[in-house]
Formats: sequence, C-alpha cells, structure tokens
Amino acid sequence: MTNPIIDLDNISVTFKQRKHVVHAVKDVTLKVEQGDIYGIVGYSGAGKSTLVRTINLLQLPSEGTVTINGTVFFKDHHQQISNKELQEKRRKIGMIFQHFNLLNETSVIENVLFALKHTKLDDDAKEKKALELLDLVGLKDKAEFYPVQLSGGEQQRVSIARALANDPEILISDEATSALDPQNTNQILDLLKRLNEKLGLTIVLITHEMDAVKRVANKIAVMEYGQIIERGTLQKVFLQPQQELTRQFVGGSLAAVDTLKAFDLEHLNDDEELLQLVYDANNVTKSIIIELYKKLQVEASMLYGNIEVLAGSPVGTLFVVIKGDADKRKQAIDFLRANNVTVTKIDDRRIWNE
Ligand SMILES: Nc1ncnc2c1ncn2[C@@H]1O[C@H](COP(=O)(O)OP(=O)(O)OP(=O)(O)O)[C@@H](O)[C@H]1O
Repeated sequence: MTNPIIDLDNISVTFKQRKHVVHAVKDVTLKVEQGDIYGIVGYSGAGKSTLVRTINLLQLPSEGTVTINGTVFFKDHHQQISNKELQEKRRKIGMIFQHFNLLNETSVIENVLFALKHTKLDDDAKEKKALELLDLVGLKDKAEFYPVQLSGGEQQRVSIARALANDPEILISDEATSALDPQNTNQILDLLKRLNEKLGLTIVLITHEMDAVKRVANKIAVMEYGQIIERGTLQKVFLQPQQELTRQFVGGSLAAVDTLKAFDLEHLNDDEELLQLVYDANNVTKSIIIELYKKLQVEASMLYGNIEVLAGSPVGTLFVVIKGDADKRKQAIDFLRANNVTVTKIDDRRIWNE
C-alpha cells in the first residue's frame, strides 16, 4: 500500500475554557490515500471541522502526529516545520467553505488573482491562469462580474477556482454545499468529482448530508462525540452499516427495516431464513431470485427491494426469505455468493420480535 497523502495519527484536540474542558477530537486516526474523495459525516458538534483543520495546522492538535504527503507537520506536541515552510505547504491544501468567503468588492477574476498574488508569475501569466481556472469551473464568461451578481452555486465555483490557484494536491470542503439548493449542490459535487478525476485531486468532504457523500465519495468516516465510530469504503459503510448513528445517516437501510417491520411476520418457520442480498446491479442483471429457483428450486419471497446509485454505480439491495431444508438453504447461499451477491443472514427476531 502506498503512503497515505493525509496521515492523522492518534489526534486529540482539547479546548480548555475557564470553567470546562471540551474534548472536540478524541484519539482519531485517519489515513486518506492520494485520489480519495473521503467523506466525513456527523451531526453538528461531532468534531469534523476541528479534526480536518488539523490537516493544515489551522488547528494544532493537543496530541498526535500530522503527516501530509510525507512531511511531518506536527509531532510530540510541536510543529515540526518552520512557519515559512508551513505557509508554503498550506498553499498545496485548498479549502472551500459553506459561505464561500469571497471578496465582495472585487470582481470574480480579481478574487482568483488574489490567491496568485504571492507567485512569481508576471501579470499576464497570472491573468491567463485565473481565466483557465474560471474556465475549469465553467465561469470564464463571468470573470468581470461581482460575487453579488452570481448565484450561490456560481459563487462556490469561484471559491473552488480560487482554492485551485496554487495547484493544490488536497482540497478540503467544509460543508461547501450546505447553503445551496439541491440542483446547485449536485452541480458542485459533480464538479468536485471531475476535478478529482482530471487533476488527481484528493478531496476531504465534510458534510452532514449523506446524499453528498453517496454521490461522490469513495470512502467515508462517521464521527460522533469527537471519535470516528465507523469507516470504510462507501459501499461497505452504506450497505452494511454497523452503528445506529450510521444507520440513521443511511436512510435507505432505515427504509428497509421500516418496510420489513410492516410485514405481519411474528417469526419465521424453522425452514425459513431472512437474508439481505447486496449486489452490483451493473453485473448482476438477471433476476437472481428467478435464477435461484431455476437452478435449485429454492423459493425466495421478496420483502424489500431497492436500487441505489453509489458513486455513480447502481447497487441493488434485496431482503428475501428463502425456504427449504438446511442443506438447500446452504446451497442457495453458496450459489448467490458465487454470483457476486453479498449475503448477510439477518436475525429475524431483531426485526419482528423486539
Ligand atoms: N475554538 C474552540 N473553542 C472551544 N470549543 C470549540 C472550539 N472549536 C470547536 N469547539 C467545540 O468542539 C466541538 C466540535 O466542534 P466542530 O466544529 O469540530 O464540530 P463539527 O462536527 O464540525 O460541527 P459543525 O458542523 O457544527 O461545525 C464542539 O463542541 C465545539 O463547540
């Protein structure tokens, strides 16, 4: 495995106030690989912003080690690089925020030029670069507009162009779509995905909206009370959430459980078993339930079915009850697994007999 581009090791952040102490982040380890879009979700106050601000030392940790792209920024309670070096390294970490933070008295292009101020480029080269960046975010024709003349989505595009001015390797998005309507939200998320693919940009996406993560992230961490309580690939966390909070974020699974509860099934018979089937709907195109019956004559009654689009790929989830003797049921599960279906046996008492 390659070294992670962002390596946060045993990070804690404690705020000491006059009367009490706030443990905003508690012993969190997070490794982000180059090219990841890593979603960090959690409710307000979970510690997401504080954790992510330690990446560029906008927030100094109380404990832990911060290593970015091989350079140790922070270790043994101390910053490990000079302030000048930190300033340079920070330029390789772009940030975008919920409220855009644009300079409202200057034009769109001047907002981008501002981020190029310190560079050695001459004025023509700066202008050329600013226009290229605006082109990249689809706003070249509005270079002379002022921020107030733009929609929220367009303003966020300007802030993205500005964040990219110094060719960052990492982009941190802190609730960047939270103030936008659903259409603009999706456009910004799709833009981030395009930048990730085109520029190889690693993105850390802080959000309380699961839909945003579902649309673009490949990995996800769920935070609660300063800790990461669940993490993994999008598919794993989304389709097999382990923690109650994760289940709350993953609305789809809640819908499944609600649907299952609505069935008037006190308990299953001894020859019945409740299964959750999850499959890549691009590859499993035939009805697996029909196949199951044709191959093994095992009946499967469907209680819930859904197809979700995760990071652009359709993923199917079914809850079925299969019926047959123990040997037949085992054969059925083996058959499904051999066809790339993830099979999880569900304890039916947890649904109908709680
Ligand atoms: N500078 C600070 N001084 C004292 N407490 C702080 C400070 N910054 C954050 N906190 C506290 O740390 C906890 C985590 O805050 P943080 O902003 O990281 O959460 P969050 O998950 O990003 O939530 P939100 O989305 O609302 O910002 C909160 O209880 C917050 O009040």
